[in-house]
This record gives sequence, structure tokens and C-alpha cells, in this order.
Amino acid sequence: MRAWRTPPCLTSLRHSDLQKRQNSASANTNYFIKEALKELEYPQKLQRLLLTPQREVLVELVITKDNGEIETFNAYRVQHDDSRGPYKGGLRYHPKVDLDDVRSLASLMTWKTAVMDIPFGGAKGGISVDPKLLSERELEKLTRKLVQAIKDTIGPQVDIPAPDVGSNASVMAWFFDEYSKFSGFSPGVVTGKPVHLHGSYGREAATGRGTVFATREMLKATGAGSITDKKFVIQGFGNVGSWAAEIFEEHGGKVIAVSDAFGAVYNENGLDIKALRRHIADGDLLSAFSEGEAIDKDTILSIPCDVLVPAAIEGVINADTAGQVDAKYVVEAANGPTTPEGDKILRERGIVVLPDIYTNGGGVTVSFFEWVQNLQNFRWEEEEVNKRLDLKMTEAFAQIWEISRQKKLPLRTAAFVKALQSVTRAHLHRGFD
Ligand SMILES: NC(=O)C1=CN([C@@H]2O[C@H](COP(=O)(O)OP(=O)(O)OC[C@H]3O[C@@H](n4cnc5c(N)ncnc54)[C@H](OP(=O)(O)O)[C@@H]3O)[C@@H](O)[C@H]2O)C=CC1
Ligand SMILES: O=C(O)CCC(=O)C(=O)O
Repeated sequence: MRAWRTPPCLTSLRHSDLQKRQNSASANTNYFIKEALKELEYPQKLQRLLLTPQREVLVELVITKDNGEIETFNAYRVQHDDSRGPYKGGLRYHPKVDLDDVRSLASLMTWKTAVMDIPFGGAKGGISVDPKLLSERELEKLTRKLVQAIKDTIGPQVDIPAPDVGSNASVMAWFFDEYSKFSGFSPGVVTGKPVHLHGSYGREAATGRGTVFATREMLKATGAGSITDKKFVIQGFGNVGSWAAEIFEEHGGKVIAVSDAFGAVYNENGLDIKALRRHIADGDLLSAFSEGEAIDKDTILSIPCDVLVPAAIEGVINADTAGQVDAKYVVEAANGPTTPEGDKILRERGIVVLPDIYTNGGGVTVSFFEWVQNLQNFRWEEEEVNKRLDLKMTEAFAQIWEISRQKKLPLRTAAFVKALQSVTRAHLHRGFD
């Protein structure tokens, strides 16, 4: 096993020190990995290596708020596996972020980069904060404090953060700027930056666009035809959900309902997504969109449709809700939206699930393209980015589909089998001494 250096400024937690929770996010992720490990029959010690993170970092961040008071926040960075390349994964700013969530999300990144066949490992970070309660200045301070606290564990060849729930291109710009103060000009330390500040064309829309390419491939392979005239319901209308909605619409799909944390809106003939996005950009409530009917956001999963797209938070399709899903397909644009219990119910009901570690892999794929452009100090046109993304999504689907057919496995297990084989091969080639 390689030795991991932990800088003295950080509190490094060992797995044995950490509290274990039943039905936690990481237990759910490990359940799905173990399902695939049963197919592969790897030895126990190798399984442990694959299941547990390589390093977990917990830091305390203190800022002075605009009103002069000080406030303290917990922040995390979990580095799960770097056998295939530098650790890679987003930063989540959300009040419910805890170490277990981040551990689960970091593991998903390892399998996602392997499924997409891009030369990165897996990591994730987060701050327990509600960014909506901070001013922009406070958010900037908090981000800079995070960089100061973890700068020795990250870097363009070590660990490369990116946006996730609650963070965005501005946060990435502050991150890049702060890191560059310590290490010199380093645009490759973070991806998802603004396009005019070493970001890539196409990264902002990439996760949503990749979700649409993934759905297109799945519909084709299962004999359901094309996206045109299919009905879509999307939970979550942030970066991923809103871009997916717009691009489904561009492909002729009808997005009949979408929701956010506060409400939902429905139109059986299809919502005008560009108009809805303008409505929200003007600061209006999603549910107040006049070209749709406001509905209870908790009914979103049970609206009849062809494709249900969870694009918000974890664990929403579970033992209580999976029975109410009225879709032929569930396309997991969010990370971890389905619990093992929910997944079992969907399988029993014959609902096809396109798993997160493939479906939302478009984001990290274009992050890889951004990183490559940063290392080369060169910019690709948007058309080129989208074309390459399409190719990666199409190739990865073909491989998962083939494993699923050959081994008679659900698409989720097939995706994990592909990823586990790839990561294991890297570990064995690199060796452990
Ligand atoms: N951004 C990226 O590139 C990638 C993101 N993902 C995953 O996609 C998912 C969404 O991320 P992203 O779009 O970036 O995040 P955003 O913060 O941009 O958007 C999250 C959306 O989810 C909504 N939401 C939050 N809680 C609920 C709820 N209980 N019910 C319904 N909607 C809710 C939010 O509503 P409100 O605005 O009202 O708070 C918002 O519309 C996450 O699982 C993330 O990990 C995966 C790969 C890459
Ligand atoms: O773009 C990236 O590097 C990672 C995005 C992310 O956090 C994810 O795919 O869940």
C-alpha cells in the first residue's frame, strides 16, 4: 500500500476512528459496489482497498461575517482513490453535508471516472453551510479559507476540485485565485471556472448535456426510440436539472414537470424551458411560472412520464417512494438519488435505471477537457467539446450495455463491474510497495 502524507495543519481521520452509521449514504454506495464485487469474486483484502477511502480530511473554517460576528464551519475533503490519476471531484456547499456524505460522493467519483475512462481518481469535498444565508463576500471568504486549510493536499497533479450542489463558477474562480497565491499561476487546480478565466466552453452545461446523450443511448438500446415526444419529469432545477431540461427540449422531448427545493410546476403539453429559465433568472419563484400549474413538490416522483430524472439530492427514491414512481425509466442525473431498497423495488417493477456513475459523468468528462486545455494553455471551441463529450458518453454506454447483456446484470451493477475492473487493474499494475 502506498503511504499517504497528511500535512500537519490538517486533522486526518482514520477509518477506525470514524463513526459508522446504518443506512448512511456511504453504506448505500458500498451496498451497490458489493453487488458488483459478488460478480467479480475479488479477495477480501482487495475488496477492502476498493471500498475504503485513502484519506479523509476535516478542517474547521472561521470567518468574520459582514456584521462583525465570527462564524465557524466544518469542511471536508475525502480522497477515495488515485490509482488511475489525480483525485477529482466537486465541492458541495450545503447545510446537510457531513463526512459520511462526502465519503460516499468521493467513492462514486472513483467509479465515475473509471466508467467514463478519463485519467482521474475520485474525491469529493464539502462545507456544512447554507450558501443562501451568506453574502457573496462571506462566501468568497469561506472559499478562500477552505483553500488555505487544504492547499497542501490538493494541486493540478494531485487533487482537482470542481462545482457541485451550492457551488459554481464564481466559487471556482476564488478557489483558483487563492491557490495561485501560494503555488503560482495554477488554473489546472480546479475545473468549472468561468469561461473568461480559464474555464472550458461547455462545462456549465456538460452534466445536463451528458445526461441527455446518456438517455438517448439508453432509449435506442432498449428499443424505445428517440427522445422526440417522450415525456420527462425532472426533480431539481439547478445547474444539472435546468440544462438537462433545456437540452431534452432541444431534442424534441416534452419536459412536463420540474421542481426545486420550494415548489414544482406542471404542464401536460410540455413547459417552455427557456422561458422558465428566464423567469427564474429574474428572481421569480419556479412555482409562480404562469405557463404551468403549481403543484406540490412532493408529488414530482409520481407524475406519469416516460423518463423520470432525479437531479437534486440523495436518497429520494427509497422504500417509501419507489412504489409511486410512474415512469418507464429513471435516469440518475443526481448522485445517489436511489437507495438500495428503492432500487430493489424499481427492479421488481421492471423500471430501467440508468445509474449515476454513468449518467452524470458528462460533468467530470468536460472537467477533464478543461484541465487538458489548462495544461496546454489552449482553448477548444464549444462544438469540439460537445462532440468529444458525445463520443465519451456513447462509448461508455456501449461498454456498460455489453456487460449488462453478457452477464445479465442491471445497468448499475454492469457499470460498477466495468469501473471495478478498471481501478483494480490500475492498482495491480502500480503495485503496493
Ligand atoms: N454540477 C455538476 O456538474 C454535477 C452535479 N452532479 C449532481 O447533480 C445533482 C444536482 O447538482 P447541481 O445541479 O450542480 O446543484 P445545484 O445546487 O445547481 O441545484 C440543485 C437543485 O436541486 C434542488 N433541490 C434541493 N433540494 C431539493 C428537494 N428536496 N427537492 C427538489 N429539489 C431540490 C435545488 O433547489 P433550490 O434551488 O430551490 O435550492 C436546485 O434546483 C447533485 O446530486 C450533484 O451531486 C453530478 C455531476 C456533476
Ligand atoms: O467536474 C468534476 O470534476 C466533478 C463533478 C462532480 O462532483 C460529480 O461528477 O459528482
